[in-house]
Amino acid sequence: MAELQPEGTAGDQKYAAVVAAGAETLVGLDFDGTLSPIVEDPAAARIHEDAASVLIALASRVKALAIVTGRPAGQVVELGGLAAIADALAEMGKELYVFGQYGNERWSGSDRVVVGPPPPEGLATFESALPEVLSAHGAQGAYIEEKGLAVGVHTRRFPDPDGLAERLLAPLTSLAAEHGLMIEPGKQVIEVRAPGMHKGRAISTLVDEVSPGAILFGGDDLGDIEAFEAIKAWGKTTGSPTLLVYSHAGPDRGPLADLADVEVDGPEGVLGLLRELTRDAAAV
Ligand SMILES: O=P(O)(O)OC[C@H]1O[C@H](O[C@H]2O[C@H](CO)[C@@H](O)[C@H](O)[C@H]2O)[C@H](O)[C@@H](O)[C@@H]1O
Repeated sequence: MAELQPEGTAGDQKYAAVVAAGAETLVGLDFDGTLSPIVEDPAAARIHEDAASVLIALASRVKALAIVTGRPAGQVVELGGLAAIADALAEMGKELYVFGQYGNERWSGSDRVVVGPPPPEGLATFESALPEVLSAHGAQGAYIEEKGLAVGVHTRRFPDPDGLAERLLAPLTSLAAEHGLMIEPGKQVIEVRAPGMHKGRAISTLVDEVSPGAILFGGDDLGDIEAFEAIKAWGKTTGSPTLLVYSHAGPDRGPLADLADVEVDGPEGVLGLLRELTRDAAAV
């Protein structure tokens, strides 16, 4: 645990309890910033080159793996090479779950089809009105990520991406509300999507289906807060071990850090922790 916190901290104790739960543990992971290093072009993001081998080895020691992401489920299966990982897990009788678009879409190693709702009413009219609002706030030409059920307005390519994202928050919140939608702020992106779903609900669904004895979840951004909160609440209610891992990349520590039990250095750190868990669980 050298990368984490000094020996004997609450984080170490929580890690040890998850190790002891071993084969009953559900491991949930976010994609961007947690398994995939942050890059300027969202379409250029790829899962870390060591992720497949680490996840496959880990699967032999835990109950199930899940990727819970804001990305469309089909896209993350592609960018993550998740079908091949699911194949390897199936050979050991383990399931890979994918929850995309903050829980609105599902895919699994068993089903291999993306199941999700149609685009929300209001998304098309929101998009028609969007360019005028962007121009009015100096964000004309912002990269718009079309996600099917949502759109992402990315500010990473502007000179002051964080400042611009902050200035766009209020006008995009208002415009989204006018069209029955909500915003989901992230790292130099403001996503606009339907209300009613978040990663915490996806976790509750997973818990109902998997009945884990422990949960480890790793995330890096604001969209992971509800997952962290749902897992904390589940741990408190059931008395089961939980470990919340903050994948820290970039100069700032976001609010997720305050909810986390341990903090690691981006996808490299996440994979390092999962390697340790695999090794330590084997010794139990
Ligand atoms: O829930 P996640 O798996 O973390 O996905 C959240 C959003 O991540 C993506 O955007 C972020 O990563 C991009 C690639 O590294 C980066 O360019 C961008 O600035 C980040 O905000 C993705 O584009 C979104 O669709 C996801 O919802």
